[in-house]
Amino acid sequence: MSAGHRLVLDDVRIILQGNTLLELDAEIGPGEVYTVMGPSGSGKSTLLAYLAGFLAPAFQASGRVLLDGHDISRLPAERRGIGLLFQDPLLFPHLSVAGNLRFGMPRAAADKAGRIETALERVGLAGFGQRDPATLSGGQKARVALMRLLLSAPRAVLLDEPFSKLDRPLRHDMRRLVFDRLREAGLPSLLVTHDREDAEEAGGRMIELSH
Ligand SMILES: Nc1ncnc2c1ncn2[C@@H]1O[C@H](COP(=O)(O)OP(=O)(O)OP(=O)(O)O)[C@@H](O)[C@H]1O
Repeated sequence: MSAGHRLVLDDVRIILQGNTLLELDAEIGPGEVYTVMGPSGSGKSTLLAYLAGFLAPAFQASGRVLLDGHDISRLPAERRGIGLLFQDPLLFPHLSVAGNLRFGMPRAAADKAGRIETALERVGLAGFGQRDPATLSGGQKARVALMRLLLSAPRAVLLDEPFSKLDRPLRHDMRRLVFDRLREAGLPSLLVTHDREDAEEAGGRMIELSH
């Protein structure tokens, strides 16, 4: 298990057409899930895009984003070490479940096949490696997406409404699974959601963006 990572948003400000859309200072410790709520248009998706390195050219940003003390705010997206989990699991349809999990694993990772099998066992999908993702239920796809994220060895995670497509009982189980795994991996995470129960279950700090 890793010792954990730390994500710091230091005086981050995002500007759209000369107006400040949002300002944020936050320090997210190892395993903490920090929740961002706020009305439609308040800038939640924009904040995630900024942190991931996909900010649209219409915006300007200032401030620093420190991951384990290094400013990543000017690095290209693929070098930031940030993993993403969306409401749609977005599994690659042309790859098996194992192929999806292998994708994005660090090239040098030892015993890929063994780690994939262990990952599947941990989410109750032992033996599912050769399955076509199209044959999985919504909850099974979500669990594969979670393990694909973790196997890619991120140092921080962004969650964009990750449970909103799941029905209620499944939503409850997935929340617990996701938050437990992120905590266990010592990953600082930023969760965008409209659901107060998500925020409560996340157990970390919460902020509300306003217009
Ligand atoms: N590519 C873009 N170019 C110009 N303006 C944009 C662009 N993307 C978003 N905006 C504007 O930036 C503001 C913030 O949008 P954003 O999508 O971040 O809000 P949000 O809080 O995620 O909303 P929702 O909850 O509806 O997803 C909105 O006023 C939106 O119209």
